[in-house]
This record gives sequence, C-alpha cells and structure tokens, in this order.
Amino acid sequence: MSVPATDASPFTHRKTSDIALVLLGTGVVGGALLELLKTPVAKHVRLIGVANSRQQQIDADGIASRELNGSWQQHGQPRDDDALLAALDASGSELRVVVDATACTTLASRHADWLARGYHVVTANKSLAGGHLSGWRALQTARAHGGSYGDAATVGAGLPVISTLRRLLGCGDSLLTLEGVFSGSLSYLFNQYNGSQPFSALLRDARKLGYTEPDPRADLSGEDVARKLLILARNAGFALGSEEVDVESLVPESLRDLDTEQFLTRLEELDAPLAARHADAQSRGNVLRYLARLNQRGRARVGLVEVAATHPAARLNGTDNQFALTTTRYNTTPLVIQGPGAGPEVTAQALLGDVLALG
Ligand SMILES: NC(=O)C1=CN([C@@H]2O[C@H](COP(=O)(O)OP(=O)(O)OC[C@H]3O[C@@H](n4cnc5c(N)ncnc54)[C@H](OP(=O)(O)O)[C@@H]3O)[C@@H](O)[C@H]2O)C=CC1
Ligand SMILES: N[C@@H](CC=O)C(=O)O
Repeated sequence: MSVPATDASPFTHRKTSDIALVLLGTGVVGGALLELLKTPVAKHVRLIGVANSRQQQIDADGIASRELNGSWQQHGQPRDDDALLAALDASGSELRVVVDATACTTLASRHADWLARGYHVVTANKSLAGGHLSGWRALQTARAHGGSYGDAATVGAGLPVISTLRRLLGCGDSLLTLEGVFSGSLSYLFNQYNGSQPFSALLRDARKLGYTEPDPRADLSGEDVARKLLILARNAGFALGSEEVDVESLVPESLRDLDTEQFLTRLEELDAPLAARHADAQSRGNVLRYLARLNQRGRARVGLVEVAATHPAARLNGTDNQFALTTTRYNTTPLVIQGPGAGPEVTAQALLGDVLALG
C-alpha cells in the first residue's frame, strides 16, 4: 500500500490546536528554539512574547513572521512577567505555554505558580525540579492540579531519559540504581583531555559550542550533574534533598567567589590540578570520568572517578551522556540510554517536542 506524501510526517496525526507561547531566554537554547519555531512542524505555535534578562517583546497576535531581528534586544520593553502572561491571556488560545530557556533560579521558582494558574510550562531550566526538595514538592502539587510540565530537556538534553523512566514506573517497575555520565560538557572535556592540551582550552571550546551552563562553574562544580541526578531520583520516588548529594567540585577555592566574567579570565588556574589527576590516572592505565551514582539505599554521589579503559563511560564520544538504569525488571543488565547530552539543537528539539505534545 502506498502512503500519501502528506502522511509521511510523524506529526500529521497530531491535533492542531493553536498554542500560544512565551519564550524566556534567547541564548544558546532559546535561540535554537526560535529557529525551530520557524519550521513547518511548529505552524500551530504562535510566538506571543520573547524575553531575555533585560528586555522583552510582546504581540498578542503573534510576533510577525517570527522575524525577530536583534533590535528588540536594544529597544524592547523592560522585563515584566505579568505583561507576558497577560499577552498569553489576550491571545485567545486555550493552550498557553511559558518556555523557560534560562538558568535563572528566580524564574524557576515561579513555575509552580504558573502551573497553578493554568499555564503550561516547558523548561530546560533545572533549578526548580533539581533544587531544594521543597521546590520539587511545590511543583508536584501544582502539576497535580494545574497545567502540564514539560521537563524533557532538563536531563540528557534531547535524550528520552525522564520519559523512559516514567514509562517504566508507570508499568509498576521501580528504579534500583542509577549510574552514568550526566553532563554533556564534562563528557566533552574528559573524553578529549589527554594532557596534551590545557584543560582550560578545552573548556573554552565547550563554552563556544554551547555545551556549558551560562556560568561554566555550574558544570565544573558538579551542581548541574547533581540537579539531574536529583530530578531522576525524585521522579523515581527517592525524596532526596539537594544537601544529601555528595558532590565533588572541580572548581578550586580561589575561583569560587568570583563573578562570571572574572572567572572566565582565570580559567588557566584549573589546569595544574587536573593535569595532576590525569597523570595519576594515566600512570595506572586509567581515565577520568565525571560520574553520577545513586545506590539502592538512596546514597547519591557525583564526582570525578578514575575508571579502567574497559569501563562503559570510558568509551563515550563528544558530549555523550550515558544513563544506566537498573530496575526491578532490568536487573541483570541495566537499561542504558546514551547519546549527545548537550547542545543547542538537541535541547531546543526537546523543548519543541514538549510544546507540540500539548496540542
Ligand atoms: N546548552 C545546553 O546544551 C543545554 C542547556 N540546558 C539548560 O538551558 C538553559 C539555558 O542554557 P543556555 O541557552 O545554554 O544559556 P545562555 O546563557 O546561552 O542563555 C540564557 C538566556 O537566559 C536569559 N535570561 C537570564 N535570566 C533571565 C530572566 N530573568 N528573564 C528572561 N531571560 C533571562 C539570558 O538573557 P541575557 O542574554 O540578557 O543574559 C539568555 O538569553 C539552562 O538552564 C541550561 O541548564 C539544558 C540542556 C542542555
Ligand atoms: N551544561 C549542561 C547542559 C545540559 O544540561 C551539560 O553540560 O550537560
């Protein structure tokens, strides 16, 4: 039987409700999402408002042709969440979604309130679900009574990690242990680092390629990895507080209290300690990997580990993440999800997927 060309798209079966969208954050991930919003798969999505940390632009009818040139960033309106939400209300759409493509903790703390008020939230920002346990709990309460929470992009960038875990749990399975490489930037750094090039040079590359957090210390400190571990563990029923994760930071004390700009001028101070760790591991025929681990008793640790060349994490490439889930039913060999775990396009695609799933 031949299939008509118009049926070839996996999205043709979707309902086509109009979705009104406000985008917070137009950096690496938000910028890539703006590009995807111009493509035919997003034809039912109306971009009502867009904001960075300083400016915003609003049009309740939809920002024309999505041709946002840079000018709004100089001549836009001052930041005001209420005005953005009012524009969503004025759009007349029943599906009103706020997309958070920032790393801003203050904005994340508003997610629960937005859900409770009936807005859907789609986020790459992990600060709420992966932050204090009280925030996680507030989020669960708001989800139970309010809008949908699209969080695919918070773990593994575009990889189907949270969705797979939820599917297993929905079938009555339970998570026993979790282990792997949960950071795209740290994976990129340690997959390449062989002592021949300064670690700081690789970090600059990772930042240019859009893999690091706005402040790369969020990656190097282990904080970003800990957040992802918490998101997965909490989804699996472990009520873990953020202070219960044992986190090894790779940021020397002398660099911890600087502002981001100052830190970026002193990256070379990372080089000597990491070169020593690398040489040590190499002398034993091992490599360094930044691993996350949750054991069956709920003990969580993230840190730099020396692993043998035969270890699964030693065989990763680029920004690859690796999530090994041992569950009641996957208990002799873990279920492994692996692939690129950072980058603008894959992350923006995860956001778009969560937005389109609303329609
Ligand atoms: N990069 C990646 O591979 C991945 C990133 N993520 C997550 O995506 C999020 C964004 O990362 P990324 O795009 O790399 O970061 P960027 O630094 O490139 O962009 C952040 C954007 O957020 C804006 N912003 C900050 N505060 C506010 C605010 N209060 N209101 C509106 N906008 C604000 C910034 O504005 P301004 O330009 O004015 O500073 C900037 O446009 C982070 O939470 C990150 O963890 C998740 C998965 C993968
Ligand atoms: N900075 C993060 C981006 C995705 O969350 C990482 O390196 O994994």
